[in-house]
Amino acid sequence: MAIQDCCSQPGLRPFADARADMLNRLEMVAETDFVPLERALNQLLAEPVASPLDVPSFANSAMDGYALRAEDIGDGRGLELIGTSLAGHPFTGRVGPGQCVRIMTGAAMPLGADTVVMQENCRSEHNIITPCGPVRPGQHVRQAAEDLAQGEAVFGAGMRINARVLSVLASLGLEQVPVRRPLRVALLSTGDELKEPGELLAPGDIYDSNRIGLGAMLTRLGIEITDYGIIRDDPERIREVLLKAAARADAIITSGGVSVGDADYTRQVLEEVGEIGFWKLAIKPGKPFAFGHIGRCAFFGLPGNPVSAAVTFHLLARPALAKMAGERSSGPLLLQARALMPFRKTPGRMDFQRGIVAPQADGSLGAVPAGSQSSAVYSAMAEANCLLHLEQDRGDVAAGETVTLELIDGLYW
Ligand SMILES: Nc1nc2c(c(=O)[nH]1)N[C@H]1C(S)=C(S)[C@@H](COP(=O)(O)OP(=O)(O)OC[C@H]3O[C@@H](n4cnc5c(N)ncnc54)[C@H](O)[C@@H]3O)O[C@H]1N2
Ligand code: MOO
Repeated sequence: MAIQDCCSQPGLRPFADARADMLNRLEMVAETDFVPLERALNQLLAEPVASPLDVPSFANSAMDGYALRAEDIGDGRGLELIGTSLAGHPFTGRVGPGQCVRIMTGAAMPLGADTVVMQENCRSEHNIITPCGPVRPGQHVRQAAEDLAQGEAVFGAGMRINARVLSVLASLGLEQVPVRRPLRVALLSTGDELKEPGELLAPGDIYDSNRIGLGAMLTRLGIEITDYGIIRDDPERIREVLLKAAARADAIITSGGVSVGDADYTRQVLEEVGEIGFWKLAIKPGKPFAFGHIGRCAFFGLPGNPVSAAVTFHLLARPALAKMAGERSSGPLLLQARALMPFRKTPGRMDFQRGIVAPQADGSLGAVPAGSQSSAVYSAMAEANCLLHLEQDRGDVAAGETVTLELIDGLYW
Protein backbone atom coordinates (compact mmCIF):
# COMPACT_ATOMS: atom_id res chain seq x y z
CA MET A 1 0.00 0.00 0.00
CA ALA A 2 1.26 3.48 -0.82
CA ILE A 3 2.04 5.71 2.14
CA GLN A 4 2.23 9.50 2.46
CA ASP A 5 5.96 10.25 2.22
CA CYS A 6 7.71 12.79 4.40
CA CYS A 7 8.51 14.93 1.32
CA SER A 8 4.97 15.23 -0.05
CA GLN A 9 5.23 18.91 0.90
CA PRO A 10 1.79 20.21 1.78
CA GLY A 11 1.23 23.65 0.32
CA LEU A 12 2.18 22.71 -3.22
CA ARG A 13 -0.39 24.20 -5.57
CA PRO A 14 -2.79 21.62 -7.15
CA PHE A 15 -2.34 21.37 -10.90
CA ALA A 16 -5.84 22.30 -12.14
CA ASP A 17 -6.03 25.30 -9.82
CA ALA A 18 -2.59 26.63 -10.84
CA ARG A 19 -3.30 26.12 -14.51
CA ALA A 20 -6.62 27.96 -14.32
CA ASP A 21 -4.99 30.80 -12.36
CA MET A 22 -2.20 31.09 -14.92
CA LEU A 23 -4.62 31.16 -17.86
CA ASN A 24 -6.64 33.88 -16.11
CA ARG A 25 -3.60 36.07 -15.86
CA LEU A 26 -2.74 35.89 -19.54
CA GLU A 27 -4.11 38.01 -22.32
CA MET A 28 -4.31 37.40 -26.02
CA VAL A 29 -1.74 39.12 -28.21
CA ALA A 30 -4.02 39.92 -31.14
CA GLU A 31 -2.34 41.32 -34.23
CA THR A 32 -3.08 40.17 -37.75
CA ASP A 33 -0.64 39.45 -40.57
CA PHE A 34 -1.59 38.52 -44.12
CA VAL A 35 0.67 35.76 -45.42
CA PRO A 36 0.76 33.78 -48.66
CA LEU A 37 -0.80 30.34 -48.38
CA GLU A 38 2.61 28.64 -48.50
CA ARG A 39 3.65 30.42 -45.29
CA ALA A 40 0.43 29.80 -43.38
CA LEU A 41 1.19 26.24 -42.22
CA ASN A 42 1.11 25.94 -38.39
CA GLN A 43 -0.18 29.49 -37.99
CA LEU A 44 -3.57 30.44 -36.51
CA LEU A 45 -6.38 31.96 -38.54
CA ALA A 46 -6.96 35.51 -37.36
CA GLU A 47 -10.44 35.88 -38.85
CA PRO A 48 -13.31 33.54 -39.66
CA VAL A 49 -13.21 32.25 -43.23
CA ALA A 50 -16.37 32.05 -45.32
CA SER A 51 -16.33 30.38 -48.71
CA PRO A 52 -16.04 32.92 -51.55
CA LEU A 53 -17.45 30.36 -53.99
CA ASP A 54 -19.43 27.19 -54.31
CA VAL A 55 -17.22 24.13 -53.92
CA PRO A 56 -17.40 22.46 -56.35
CA SER A 57 -18.51 25.38 -58.46
CA PHE A 58 -20.13 23.16 -61.12
CA ALA A 59 -21.77 19.74 -61.12
CA ASN A 60 -19.22 17.15 -62.27
CA SER A 61 -18.74 13.46 -62.69
CA ALA A 62 -17.39 11.21 -59.94
CA MET A 63 -16.54 8.44 -62.44
CA ASP A 64 -15.14 7.82 -65.91
CA GLY A 65 -18.12 6.75 -68.06
CA TYR A 66 -21.12 8.29 -69.80
CA ALA A 67 -23.33 11.24 -68.82
CA LEU A 68 -26.98 10.74 -69.71
CA ARG A 69 -30.57 11.57 -68.78
CA ALA A 70 -31.97 9.24 -66.10
CA GLU A 71 -35.36 9.25 -67.85
CA ASP A 72 -33.80 7.57 -70.93
CA ILE A 73 -32.83 4.50 -68.92
CA GLY A 74 -35.10 1.53 -68.50
CA ASP A 75 -36.23 0.40 -71.94
CA GLY A 76 -32.83 -1.24 -72.73
CA ARG A 77 -32.29 0.93 -75.78
CA GLY A 78 -28.83 2.23 -76.66
CA LEU A 79 -27.94 5.96 -76.52
CA GLU A 80 -26.25 7.97 -79.22
CA LEU A 81 -22.79 9.22 -78.24
CA ILE A 82 -22.61 12.92 -79.20
CA GLY A 83 -19.35 14.16 -77.62
CA THR A 84 -16.84 14.17 -74.78
CA SER A 85 -16.45 16.15 -71.54
CA LEU A 86 -12.91 16.07 -70.10
CA ALA A 87 -11.75 17.67 -66.86
CA GLY A 88 -10.90 21.24 -67.84
CA HIS A 89 -12.60 20.83 -71.26
CA PRO A 90 -16.37 20.80 -70.83
CA PHE A 91 -18.73 19.60 -73.54
CA THR A 92 -20.48 22.72 -74.78
CA GLY A 93 -23.61 21.20 -76.29
CA ARG A 94 -26.71 19.75 -74.67
CA VAL A 95 -27.65 16.10 -74.11
CA GLY A 96 -31.06 15.52 -75.63
CA PRO A 97 -33.43 12.52 -75.46
CA GLY A 98 -31.69 9.26 -76.42
CA GLN A 99 -28.21 10.83 -76.28
CA CYS A 100 -25.16 10.60 -74.01
CA VAL A 101 -21.68 12.14 -73.64
CA ARG A 102 -18.41 10.41 -72.81
CA ILE A 103 -17.31 11.94 -69.48
CA MET A 104 -14.23 11.68 -67.24
CA THR A 105 -13.93 12.05 -63.46
CA GLY A 106 -14.02 15.74 -62.50
CA ALA A 107 -15.36 16.87 -65.89
CA ALA A 108 -18.37 19.20 -65.94
CA MET A 109 -21.76 17.56 -66.38
CA PRO A 110 -23.10 18.56 -69.79
CA LEU A 111 -26.37 20.48 -69.93
CA GLY A 112 -29.33 18.14 -70.01
CA ALA A 113 -27.53 15.18 -68.36
CA ASP A 114 -28.17 14.30 -64.72
CA THR A 115 -26.68 10.84 -64.26
CA VAL A 116 -23.39 9.05 -64.93
CA VAL A 117 -22.91 5.38 -65.68
CA MET A 118 -19.41 3.91 -65.20
CA GLN A 119 -17.83 2.73 -68.42
CA GLU A 120 -17.44 -0.78 -66.93
CA ASN A 121 -21.25 -0.97 -66.84
CA CYS A 122 -21.85 0.00 -70.48
CA ARG A 123 -21.64 -1.75 -73.84
CA SER A 124 -20.25 0.34 -76.65
CA GLU A 125 -20.93 -0.45 -80.34
CA HIS A 126 -20.65 1.91 -83.30
CA ASN A 127 -21.22 5.09 -81.31
CA ILE A 128 -24.16 3.54 -79.46
CA ILE A 129 -23.80 3.15 -75.69
CA THR A 130 -26.03 0.72 -73.86
CA PRO A 131 -25.99 0.82 -70.05
CA CYS A 132 -26.38 -2.59 -68.48
CA GLY A 133 -27.53 -3.27 -64.95
CA PRO A 134 -29.48 -0.99 -62.63
CA VAL A 135 -28.98 2.79 -62.79
CA ARG A 136 -30.01 5.11 -59.94
CA PRO A 137 -31.09 8.57 -61.19
CA GLY A 138 -28.43 11.16 -60.27
CA GLN A 139 -25.76 8.55 -59.53
CA HIS A 140 -22.04 9.44 -59.70
CA VAL A 141 -22.74 13.17 -59.98
CA ARG A 142 -21.03 15.58 -57.57
CA GLN A 143 -23.48 18.46 -57.28
CA ALA A 144 -22.36 22.12 -57.28
CA ALA A 145 -21.87 23.41 -53.68
CA GLU A 146 -22.08 19.85 -52.37
CA ASP A 147 -18.92 20.51 -50.30
CA LEU A 148 -19.36 24.21 -49.45
CA ALA A 149 -21.85 26.85 -50.57
CA GLN A 150 -20.74 30.40 -51.36
CA GLY A 151 -20.86 32.45 -48.15
CA GLU A 152 -20.91 29.40 -45.90
CA ALA A 153 -18.76 29.62 -42.73
CA VAL A 154 -15.79 27.30 -43.15
CA PHE A 155 -13.36 27.96 -40.27
CA GLY A 156 -13.53 30.07 -37.13
CA ALA A 157 -10.84 32.49 -35.98
CA GLY A 158 -8.11 30.82 -33.93
CA MET A 159 -8.13 27.61 -35.99
CA ARG A 160 -4.69 26.07 -36.38
CA ILE A 161 -3.75 25.78 -40.04
CA ASN A 162 -2.62 22.19 -40.46
CA ALA A 163 -2.16 20.41 -43.78
CA ARG A 164 -5.88 19.61 -44.00
CA VAL A 165 -6.99 23.17 -43.29
CA LEU A 166 -4.38 24.44 -45.74
CA SER A 167 -5.84 22.24 -48.52
CA VAL A 168 -9.35 23.58 -47.89
CA LEU A 169 -8.06 27.18 -47.97
CA ALA A 170 -6.39 26.42 -51.29
CA SER A 171 -9.62 24.88 -52.64
CA LEU A 172 -11.31 28.23 -51.93
CA GLY A 173 -8.74 29.94 -54.13
CA LEU A 174 -7.34 32.05 -51.29
CA GLU A 175 -3.87 33.37 -52.01
CA GLN A 176 -3.34 35.41 -48.83
CA VAL A 177 -4.51 34.21 -45.44
CA PRO A 178 -5.17 36.36 -42.35
CA VAL A 179 -3.11 34.83 -39.55
CA ARG A 180 -2.34 35.95 -36.05
CA ARG A 181 1.08 37.47 -35.75
CA PRO A 182 3.25 34.55 -34.47
CA LEU A 183 4.08 34.77 -30.78
CA ARG A 184 7.67 35.75 -30.05
CA VAL A 185 9.26 33.47 -27.53
CA ALA A 186 12.71 33.88 -26.01
CA LEU A 187 14.25 30.52 -25.22
CA LEU A 188 17.25 29.84 -22.98
CA SER A 189 18.87 27.17 -20.89
CA THR A 190 20.62 27.87 -17.61
CA GLY A 191 23.45 25.86 -16.07
CA ASP A 192 27.24 25.88 -15.84
CA GLU A 193 27.23 22.17 -16.64
CA LEU A 194 25.65 22.61 -20.07
CA LYS A 195 27.51 22.28 -23.35
CA GLU A 196 26.27 22.48 -26.93
CA PRO A 197 26.19 19.15 -28.79
CA GLY A 198 29.53 18.88 -30.62
CA GLU A 199 31.52 20.52 -27.80
CA LEU A 200 33.88 18.58 -25.55
CA LEU A 201 32.50 17.68 -22.15
CA ALA A 202 34.62 18.55 -19.09
CA PRO A 203 34.08 16.40 -15.96
CA GLY A 204 30.59 17.09 -14.61
CA ASP A 205 29.28 18.52 -17.88
CA ILE A 206 26.27 17.34 -19.90
CA TYR A 207 24.84 18.33 -23.24
CA ASP A 208 21.97 20.81 -23.36
CA SER A 209 19.08 18.70 -24.61
CA ASN A 210 16.19 20.81 -23.35
CA ARG A 211 16.65 23.78 -25.63
CA ILE A 212 16.70 21.76 -28.84
CA GLY A 213 13.59 19.79 -27.82
CA LEU A 214 11.67 22.84 -26.60
CA GLY A 215 12.71 24.74 -29.73
CA ALA A 216 11.35 21.90 -31.87
CA MET A 217 8.01 22.00 -30.07
CA LEU A 218 7.78 25.79 -30.40
CA THR A 219 8.60 25.56 -34.10
CA ARG A 220 5.81 23.05 -34.63
CA LEU A 221 3.48 25.55 -32.96
CA GLY A 222 4.40 28.22 -35.49
CA ILE A 223 6.14 30.34 -32.86
CA GLU A 224 8.97 32.78 -33.64
CA ILE A 225 11.90 31.84 -31.40
CA THR A 226 14.78 33.99 -30.26
CA ASP A 227 17.42 31.61 -29.00
CA TYR A 228 19.50 33.07 -26.17
CA GLY A 229 21.55 29.89 -25.87
CA ILE A 230 23.08 28.58 -22.65
CA ILE A 231 23.31 31.11 -19.82
CA ARG A 232 25.72 30.33 -17.03
CA ASP A 233 24.69 30.23 -13.36
CA ASP A 234 25.37 33.89 -12.69
CA PRO A 235 22.48 36.00 -11.38
CA GLU A 236 23.86 39.16 -13.04
CA ARG A 237 24.01 37.50 -16.43
CA ILE A 238 20.57 35.88 -16.01
CA ARG A 239 19.09 39.27 -15.03
CA GLU A 240 20.66 40.96 -18.05
CA VAL A 241 19.32 38.32 -20.45
CA LEU A 242 15.83 38.19 -18.93
CA LEU A 243 15.46 41.97 -19.14
CA LYS A 244 16.70 42.06 -22.72
CA ALA A 245 14.40 39.19 -23.71
CA ALA A 246 11.37 40.68 -21.92
CA ALA A 247 11.74 43.90 -23.89
CA ARG A 248 10.86 42.22 -27.18
CA ALA A 249 9.31 38.81 -26.51
CA ASP A 250 5.73 37.91 -25.65
CA ALA A 251 7.02 35.11 -23.45
CA ILE A 252 10.28 33.77 -22.05
CA ILE A 253 10.88 30.06 -21.58
CA THR A 254 13.83 28.99 -19.48
CA SER A 255 14.91 25.60 -18.24
CA GLY A 256 16.85 24.92 -15.06
CA GLY A 257 17.54 26.90 -11.94
CA VAL A 258 14.02 26.96 -10.50
CA SER A 259 14.58 24.57 -7.61
CA VAL A 260 16.21 25.30 -4.27
CA GLY A 261 19.89 24.54 -5.01
CA ASP A 262 22.76 26.94 -4.32
CA ALA A 263 23.11 27.79 -8.01
CA ASP A 264 19.37 27.91 -8.83
CA TYR A 265 19.03 31.60 -9.66
CA THR A 266 16.32 31.78 -12.31
CA ARG A 267 13.34 32.07 -10.00
CA GLN A 268 15.26 34.40 -7.69
CA VAL A 269 16.04 36.77 -10.56
CA LEU A 270 12.43 36.62 -11.74
CA GLU A 271 11.35 37.78 -8.30
CA GLU A 272 13.71 40.76 -8.55
CA VAL A 273 12.96 41.92 -12.09
CA GLY A 274 9.32 40.84 -12.42
CA GLU A 275 6.64 39.11 -10.43
CA ILE A 276 6.03 35.48 -9.62
CA GLY A 277 2.49 34.27 -10.26
CA PHE A 278 3.22 30.94 -8.62
CA TRP A 279 6.07 28.57 -7.97
CA LYS A 280 5.99 24.90 -7.02
CA LEU A 281 3.10 22.73 -8.01
CA ALA A 282 1.77 19.43 -6.76
CA ILE A 283 2.80 17.66 -9.95
CA LYS A 284 5.37 15.04 -10.87
CA PRO A 285 7.43 15.62 -12.87
CA GLY A 286 7.78 19.37 -12.78
CA LYS A 287 7.24 20.40 -9.17
CA PRO A 288 9.43 23.55 -9.26
CA PHE A 289 7.74 25.04 -12.37
CA ALA A 290 7.60 28.83 -12.02
CA PHE A 291 5.15 31.16 -13.75
CA GLY A 292 5.27 34.94 -13.71
CA HIS A 293 5.64 38.13 -15.69
CA ILE A 294 8.44 40.55 -16.45
CA GLY A 295 6.53 43.66 -17.41
CA ARG A 296 4.05 42.48 -20.05
CA CYS A 297 6.17 39.48 -20.99
CA ALA A 298 4.98 36.13 -19.62
CA PHE A 299 7.60 33.94 -17.98
CA PHE A 300 7.64 30.14 -17.85
CA GLY A 301 10.47 28.70 -15.78
CA LEU A 302 10.66 25.01 -16.59
CA PRO A 303 12.63 22.68 -14.33
CA GLY A 304 15.99 21.51 -15.66
CA ASN A 305 15.34 17.77 -15.60
CA PRO A 306 14.61 16.97 -19.26
CA VAL A 307 11.38 15.03 -18.69
CA SER A 308 10.14 17.72 -16.28
CA ALA A 309 10.93 20.43 -18.81
CA ALA A 310 9.06 18.69 -21.65
CA VAL A 311 6.07 17.66 -19.54
CA THR A 312 5.61 21.10 -17.94
CA PHE A 313 5.95 22.69 -21.35
CA HIS A 314 3.11 20.50 -22.58
CA LEU A 315 0.88 20.81 -19.52
CA LEU A 316 1.39 24.48 -18.69
CA ALA A 317 3.40 26.53 -21.18
CA ARG A 318 1.63 25.13 -24.22
CA PRO A 319 -1.95 25.99 -23.10
CA ALA A 320 -0.66 29.38 -21.91
CA LEU A 321 0.84 30.08 -25.34
CA ALA A 322 -2.39 28.87 -26.95
CA LYS A 323 -4.38 31.40 -24.90
CA MET A 324 -1.92 34.19 -25.71
CA ALA A 325 -2.07 33.37 -29.41
CA GLY A 326 -5.86 33.11 -29.39
CA GLU A 327 -5.85 29.46 -30.45
CA ARG A 328 -9.14 27.63 -30.37
CA SER A 329 -8.34 24.42 -28.56
CA SER A 330 -10.41 21.94 -26.71
CA GLY A 331 -7.62 20.55 -24.52
CA PRO A 332 -6.27 17.02 -24.63
CA LEU A 333 -8.51 14.12 -25.52
CA LEU A 334 -8.44 11.94 -22.42
CA LEU A 335 -8.85 8.20 -22.91
CA GLN A 336 -9.38 5.33 -20.50
CA ALA A 337 -7.16 2.27 -20.58
CA ARG A 338 -6.53 -0.75 -18.40
CA ALA A 339 -3.22 -0.87 -16.52
CA LEU A 340 -1.56 -4.09 -17.70
CA MET A 341 1.11 -3.76 -15.00
CA PRO A 342 1.22 -1.93 -11.68
CA PHE A 343 2.24 1.76 -11.76
CA ARG A 344 4.04 3.01 -8.63
CA LYS A 345 2.59 6.28 -7.36
CA THR A 346 3.06 8.21 -4.13
CA PRO A 347 0.12 10.33 -2.96
CA GLY A 348 0.76 14.07 -2.80
CA ARG A 349 1.40 15.15 -6.39
CA MET A 350 -0.54 14.60 -9.60
CA ASP A 351 1.67 12.26 -11.59
CA PHE A 352 1.99 12.42 -15.36
CA GLN A 353 3.69 9.09 -15.95
CA ARG A 354 5.02 8.17 -19.33
CA GLY A 355 3.35 5.08 -20.75
CA ILE A 356 2.90 2.91 -23.77
CA VAL A 357 -0.70 2.24 -24.71
CA ALA A 358 -1.85 -0.29 -27.29
CA PRO A 359 -5.07 -2.06 -28.27
CA GLN A 360 -5.50 -5.49 -26.74
CA ALA A 361 -6.96 -8.65 -28.30
CA ASP A 362 -10.44 -7.78 -26.93
CA GLY A 363 -10.29 -4.30 -28.53
CA SER A 364 -9.80 -2.44 -25.24
CA LEU A 365 -6.74 -0.26 -24.57
CA GLY A 366 -3.98 -1.49 -22.28
CA ALA A 367 -1.14 0.61 -20.84
CA VAL A 368 2.26 -0.17 -19.37
CA PRO A 369 4.91 2.19 -17.99
CA ALA A 370 7.42 3.35 -20.64
CA GLY A 371 10.53 2.33 -18.73
CA SER A 372 12.02 4.49 -16.01
CA GLN A 373 9.79 7.20 -14.55
CA SER A 374 12.80 9.26 -13.43
CA SER A 375 12.50 12.84 -14.61
CA ALA A 376 16.12 12.66 -15.76
CA VAL A 377 15.58 9.68 -18.11
CA TYR A 378 14.47 11.15 -21.40
CA SER A 379 15.04 7.99 -23.44
CA ALA A 380 12.01 6.39 -21.75
CA MET A 381 10.03 9.49 -22.62
CA ALA A 382 10.99 9.13 -26.28
CA GLU A 383 9.66 5.54 -26.18
CA ALA A 384 6.34 6.62 -24.66
CA ASN A 385 3.21 7.28 -26.67
CA CYS A 386 1.02 8.54 -23.84
CA LEU A 387 0.99 10.49 -20.59
CA LEU A 388 -1.02 8.99 -17.76
CA HIS A 389 -2.95 11.45 -15.58
CA LEU A 390 -2.78 9.95 -12.09
CA GLU A 391 -4.72 12.00 -9.54
CA GLN A 392 -2.88 13.83 -6.80
CA ASP A 393 -4.13 11.87 -3.81
CA ARG A 394 -4.09 8.38 -5.18
CA GLY A 395 -1.43 5.77 -4.49
CA ASP A 396 -0.15 2.85 -6.55
CA VAL A 397 -2.16 1.66 -9.54
CA ALA A 398 -2.76 -2.09 -9.50
CA ALA A 399 -2.73 -4.17 -12.68
CA GLY A 400 -6.29 -4.31 -14.04
CA GLU A 401 -7.30 -0.85 -12.80
CA THR A 402 -8.62 1.76 -15.24
CA VAL A 403 -6.33 4.74 -15.83
CA THR A 404 -6.81 8.03 -17.68
CA LEU A 405 -4.28 9.05 -20.30
CA GLU A 406 -3.65 11.32 -23.25
CA LEU A 407 -1.85 10.30 -26.41
CA ILE A 408 1.35 12.17 -27.20
CA ASP A 409 2.40 10.43 -30.39
CA GLY A 410 1.94 12.49 -33.52
CA LEU A 411 1.53 15.74 -31.61
CA TYR A 412 4.10 18.46 -31.78
CA TRP A 413 6.68 16.67 -29.55
N1 LIG B 1 16.33 19.87 -2.14
C1 LIG B 1 15.58 19.80 -3.24
N2 LIG B 1 16.17 19.49 -4.40
C2 LIG B 1 15.42 19.40 -5.51
C3 LIG B 1 14.04 19.60 -5.45
C4 LIG B 1 13.45 19.95 -4.21
O1 LIG B 1 12.23 20.16 -4.10
N3 LIG B 1 14.28 20.05 -3.14
N4 LIG B 1 13.31 19.43 -6.58
C5 LIG B 1 13.84 18.51 -7.55
C6 LIG B 1 13.05 18.52 -8.72
S1 LIG B 1 11.52 17.83 -8.56
C7 LIG B 1 13.51 18.98 -9.91
S2 LIG B 1 12.52 18.80 -11.31
C8 LIG B 1 14.81 19.58 -10.06
C9 LIG B 1 14.69 20.88 -10.87
O2 LIG B 1 15.77 21.64 -10.66
P1 LIG B 1 16.12 22.98 -11.44
O3 LIG B 1 14.99 23.42 -12.24
O4 LIG B 1 16.69 23.90 -10.46
O5 LIG B 1 17.16 22.49 -12.51
P2 LIG B 1 18.73 22.31 -12.35
O6 LIG B 1 19.05 22.08 -10.94
O7 LIG B 1 19.34 23.41 -13.05
O8 LIG B 1 18.87 20.99 -13.17
C10 LIG B 1 18.22 19.78 -12.81
C11 LIG B 1 18.79 18.65 -13.65
O9 LIG B 1 18.54 18.88 -15.00
C12 LIG B 1 19.75 18.95 -15.76
N5 LIG B 1 19.57 19.97 -16.79
C13 LIG B 1 19.42 21.30 -16.55
N6 LIG B 1 19.31 21.95 -17.72
C14 LIG B 1 19.38 21.03 -18.68
C15 LIG B 1 19.34 21.11 -20.09
N7 LIG B 1 19.17 22.28 -20.72
N8 LIG B 1 19.44 19.97 -20.81
C16 LIG B 1 19.61 18.78 -20.17
N9 LIG B 1 19.63 18.66 -18.83
C17 LIG B 1 19.55 19.76 -18.10
C18 LIG B 1 20.79 19.34 -14.75
O10 LIG B 1 22.07 19.02 -15.14
C19 LIG B 1 20.30 18.58 -13.53
O11 LIG B 1 20.68 17.23 -13.59
O12 LIG B 1 15.37 19.86 -8.81
C20 LIG B 1 15.30 18.76 -7.90
N10 LIG B 1 16.03 19.09 -6.72
O1 MOO C 1 9.36 17.30 -10.38
MO1 MOO C 1 10.89 16.84 -10.60
O2 MOO C 1 10.35 17.23 -12.06
O3 MOO C 1 10.15 15.36 -9.98
O4 MOO C 1 11.99 15.77 -11.13
